Amino acid sequence: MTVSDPIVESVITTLSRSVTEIRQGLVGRRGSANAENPSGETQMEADIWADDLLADRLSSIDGISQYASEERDTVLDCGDGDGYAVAVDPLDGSSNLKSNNAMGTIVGVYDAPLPARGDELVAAAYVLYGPITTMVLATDETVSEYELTGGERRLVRRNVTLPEDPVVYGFGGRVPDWTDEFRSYAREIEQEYKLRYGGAMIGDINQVLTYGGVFGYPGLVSRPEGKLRLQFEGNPIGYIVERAGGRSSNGHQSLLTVAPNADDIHERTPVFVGNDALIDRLEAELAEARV
Ligand SMILES: O=P(O)(O)OC[C@H]1O[C@](O)(COP(=O)(O)O)[C@@H](O)[C@@H]1O
Ligand SMILES: [Mg+2]
Ligand SMILES: [Mg+2]
Repeated sequence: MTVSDPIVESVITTLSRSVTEIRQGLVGRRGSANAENPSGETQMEADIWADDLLADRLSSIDGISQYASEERDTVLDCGDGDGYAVAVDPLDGSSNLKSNNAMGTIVGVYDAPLPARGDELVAAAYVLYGPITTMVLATDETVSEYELTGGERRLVRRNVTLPEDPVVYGFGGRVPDWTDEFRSYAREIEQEYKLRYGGAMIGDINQVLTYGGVFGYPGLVSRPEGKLRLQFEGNPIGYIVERAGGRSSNGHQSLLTVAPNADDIHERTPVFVGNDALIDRLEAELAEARV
């Protein structure tokens, strides 16, 4: 099933055709690159390699004016005037390379220069390198799931929506570093749902999208802004989950309504996504704690 917007279709086709190579390219690139990304995190060889591959291919698509990724300090000007901008997390969960656990790739397509508000997204997709390589794609039309093999994508689910009844939860960060108000919410959720936390956001998000529930990487006592990045992780995943009938939040409002810091494309944000009732409840409890 192709996407009606030809530029988005080109991005998604290019991503689908690159995924087999990325997955195979992880072999032999599991070590540290002895370098840091702009967020100050150690880069794995595969982070840099996947970013170079995607930058090269996505930036050459007609209609793409900017390429940015969590691995690059600055935004790459791709020409094409005021075309779409792509924001990429080339390998999400790269700390799972060493332990050979699930990882992902995240792509957001914004109809605005970066950094942009999440509601400027026209499409967002994530690839999950699991037992099967799959892709979830959200546009303003629908959310679809594909299996990716041999460079092609095969539609396996259309009109993906979050199941009504939540089943799983996953919260990042260390418990002693959670704020009291978040810990109180987490303790309630732990009594009601099953823990599914794998250390790669995309693997955990796919659990929530498949079974229903909530994923969060909260603001921490030591780092109130949390760990995940608004442009490359929060916005695209928030867009996908909201298009699938759920909600996203930074603890106070939809991630897609957060005005980005124009001077910091790598700004971090607390990220919560999942069934709307669970996100509404979190926002209410955090608001009550502030009174
Ligand atoms: O190791 P922690 O603190 O649980 O953090 C895990 C989180 O960090 C991340 O790995 C950050 O993403 P990157 O690997 O792309 O930097 C998320 O995928 C995941 O949700
Ligand atoms: Mg990531
Ligand atoms: Mg990453």
